[in-house]
Amino acid sequence: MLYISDLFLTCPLVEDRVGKRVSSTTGTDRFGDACIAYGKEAEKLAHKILELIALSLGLPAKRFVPFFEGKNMTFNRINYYRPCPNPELVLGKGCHTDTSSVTVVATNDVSGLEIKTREGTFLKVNPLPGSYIINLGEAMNVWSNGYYESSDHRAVAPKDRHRFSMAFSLGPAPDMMVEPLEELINEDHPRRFTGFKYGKFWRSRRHTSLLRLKEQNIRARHFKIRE
Ligand SMILES: O=C(O)CCC(=O)C(=O)O
Ligand SMILES: [Fe+2]
Repeated sequence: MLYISDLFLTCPLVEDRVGKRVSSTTGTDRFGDACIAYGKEAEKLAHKILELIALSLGLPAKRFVPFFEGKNMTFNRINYYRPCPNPELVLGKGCHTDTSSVTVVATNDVSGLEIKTREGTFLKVNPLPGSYIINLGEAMNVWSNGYYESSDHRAVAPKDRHRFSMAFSLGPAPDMMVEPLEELINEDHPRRFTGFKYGKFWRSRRHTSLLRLKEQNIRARHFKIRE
């Protein structure tokens, strides 16, 4: 299978988040500034979603906030998929899960994102004007002690139009241990995962993405405690 997502750009976000500003990959300063401005707003939305998730789990709304204070691995990625006359022969982006807590995805009006169901089929996610698509990542799978799952998804190639997407991924600090929250562990719902260091997990995953392996080398489920 050939993969054709071409432009894979990590945009500057909030300065000095991971110790540097990655403006060298982004061309003009105006573009960089727009990315930073967008990132700040997307970050607010991501935190709002984390609040709703916390409340849905019976936790205080701000329960996830401390995980993102100071240095963290939040970034914004722009994907570009060029039109392809035979989209069925190629894939834009292979099936994967995000490592993040939540990812806020914005796209132009061309569809392409597909979510994998439990049965293994793919459902098309049609872009709605003025809306965002939210993907849950592996960190949320573990923090929620399995109450929330991370979604497997892929992007298929467009046939006759250009497609852009922007994935804002909210991740904790690299040296943070991601483990199930104590409040979500009890006799009826025992601890489901051991845990992992977020930075190490992210780096291992990055190698897979680059090699475009069929099966991701590292997943939260590899840290599952056998029942
Ligand atoms: O292009 C899309 O809609 C999805 C991109 C994506 O899944 C990602 O960048 O992690
Ligand atoms: Fe993704």
